[in-house]
Amino acid sequence: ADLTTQFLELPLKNPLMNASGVWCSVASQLEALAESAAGAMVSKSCTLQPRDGNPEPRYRVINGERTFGSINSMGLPNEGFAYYLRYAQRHDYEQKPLFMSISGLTLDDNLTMVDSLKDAVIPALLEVNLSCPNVPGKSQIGYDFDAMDTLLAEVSSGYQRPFGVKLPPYFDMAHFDEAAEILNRYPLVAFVTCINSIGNALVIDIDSETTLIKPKDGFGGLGGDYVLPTALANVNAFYRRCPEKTIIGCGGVKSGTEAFLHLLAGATLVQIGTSLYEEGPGIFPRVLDELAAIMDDKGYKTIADFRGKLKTIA
Ligand SMILES: O=C(O)c1[nH]c(=O)[nH]c(=O)c1I
Repeated sequence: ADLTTQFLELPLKNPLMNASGVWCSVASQLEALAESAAGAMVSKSCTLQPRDGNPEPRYRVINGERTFGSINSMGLPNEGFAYYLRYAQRHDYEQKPLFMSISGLTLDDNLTMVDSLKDAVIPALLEVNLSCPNVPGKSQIGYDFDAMDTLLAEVSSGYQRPFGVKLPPYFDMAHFDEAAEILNRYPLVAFVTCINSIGNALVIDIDSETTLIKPKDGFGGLGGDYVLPTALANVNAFYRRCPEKTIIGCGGVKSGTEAFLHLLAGATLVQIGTSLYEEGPGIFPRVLDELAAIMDDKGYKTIADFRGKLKTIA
C-alpha cells in the first residue's frame, strides 16, 4: 500500500503525526519527532510566556485488564512562544511539515504570537487551539461561539495566510451546525483538527476512594479508547459541513484500525495522543505497518481510494 498523502498541497510520506501536547514540549522531544517515522508533527500549545502548569499528579492512564485511555489536567505547561519559534526556525521542513500550536491566555496574546509567526516567514503551519479544558478559570473558546467568531476574524486579518483550529468535541447537531457555520465564514481557516480531549471528566480510584489526578478536584480531559466514537463523529461532522476545508483527525488512535477509521470518516491526517504518550515515537512505524496491512487486505492501493468514503445504511 502507498501511504503517501498531501496536506494543503504539501507532500507527506504518510498521514500520521502526534497530537499537540504529547511528546512535543521540549527540544529533545521535538527532535525525536522530527527523526521519527511520523509524516508530520506539531509542537505543544504555547502561551506568550512560559508556564509551569498545574500541580502533579496531572496525567494518568486509566487501566483495567489493559489501558482504556488517559485523563490529564496539565494546565498548559510550556516553554513559551519564543522557545517554539526558535525550534520552528531551525526545523528541517524537507524532512516533514511542522505545525505550531498556540493557545494564548488572552485574545491579545494570541494576536501577538500570530504577528510574530507571520513576521518569522517560516513554513510552519499554525494550529490555533480553541479547546484547552484545563486552565483553571478559563473556559474553552470552542464552546463560546461569539469568542470563536471574534478570534477567527482577528487571526484571519492579522495572519493573512492559511491556518487551522483545534476544536473541542461537540455532542449536539446544532453545535456542529453552528461551529461549521462560523468556520465556513473564514476561508483562511484551511484545516480543522477534531478532537481535543473530552473535557472535565472524573476518574476515581476505588481502593483509595480518591481522584486519579490532583488539579481541579480531579476533573480533566479524557483521551484514548473512550473518545474514539466521539472523535470519529466530529471528524465526519466537519468533513460533511466544511467541504472546502481539510480535516485532521485526533482521538482514540492506537493502531492501524483507528487510523483507517479516521481516514474513512474524512480525515486527511491522523494525530496520536494517549498511545504516543505511553509507547513513544516507535508507535509510528507500528501503526503505519498496520494501516498498510489493512489497506492491502481491502485492496486499497492509496489513501485516496477510501478517504472520506464512509458508507451509511440506505
Ligand atoms: O492541560 C493541557 O495543557 C491541555 N490538555 C488537553 O487535553 N488539551 C489541551 O489543549 C491542553 I493546552
